[in-house]
Amino acid sequence: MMNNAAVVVEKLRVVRGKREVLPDLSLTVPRGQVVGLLGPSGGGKSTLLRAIVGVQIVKSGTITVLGEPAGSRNLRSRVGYVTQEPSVFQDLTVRQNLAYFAKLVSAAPNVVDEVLSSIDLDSHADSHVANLSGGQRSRVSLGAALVGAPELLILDEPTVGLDPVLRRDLWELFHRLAGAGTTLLVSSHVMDEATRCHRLLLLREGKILADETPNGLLEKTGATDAEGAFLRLISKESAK
Ligand SMILES: Nc1ncnc2c1ncn2[C@@H]1O[C@H](COP(=O)(O)OP(=O)(O)OP(=O)(O)O)[C@@H](O)[C@H]1O
Repeated sequence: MMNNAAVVVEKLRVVRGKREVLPDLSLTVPRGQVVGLLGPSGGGKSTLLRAIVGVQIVKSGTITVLGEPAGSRNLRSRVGYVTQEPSVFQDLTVRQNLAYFAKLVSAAPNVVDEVLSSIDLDSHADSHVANLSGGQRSRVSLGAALVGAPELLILDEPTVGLDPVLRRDLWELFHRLAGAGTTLLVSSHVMDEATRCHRLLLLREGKILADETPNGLLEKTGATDAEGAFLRLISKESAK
């Protein structure tokens, strides 16, 4: 079963500065699913994603990604990571950026046009990134990760600052990618995005409060929405 997982985290401990951000975390991300990593700001979501990508110093524990230790050289082209910081060139056009990243991973030339339409920026293909809106810019960063057709996509708050229509479109894109076999691990602090995931991981103060399907979470807590479920889990946790 573990072999079939995209990510297996076992007893992960991460300390940043003096703070024990992740004291002892274990979890599994199944392949081909959209898994939401949800929880309040500062709970450790970005730290966990960084550890999975292999750019976070960890104290102890193991992380296996697509069958290899996190951060392995072999994983570079197999894992796409999109952070909250813009990671594309401001002084190049959208198309030039995608072409550059496509060349880095030796992707076929037609990939650029495919990705332009996936991220819905065909009409801005020749605009400089510096002249785009925040939401458009973050979609270019996503596009830069998509040109390599990674097996695992790690997205840190990809929908921040997007209007509801764009958010819906982006979630549709995530599901199309998952339908084609890509695994997506998507962080968000917007609880209503929970219902759009196959599975949810609720992370608070470095601990997993729930690892469930959206329906399973509602059944387990008796709440009517993800936000309510989360609040019930928190009060149960603090009553312990
Ligand atoms: N460079 C750093 N040095 C020391 N502590 C840090 C550093 N970066 C983050 N932290 C701490 O680690 C904890 C977890 O931060 P992290 O960014 O993982 O949370 P998050 O759940 O992604 O939050 P957000 O939703 O606000 O991005 C926080 O308490 C934060 O203060």
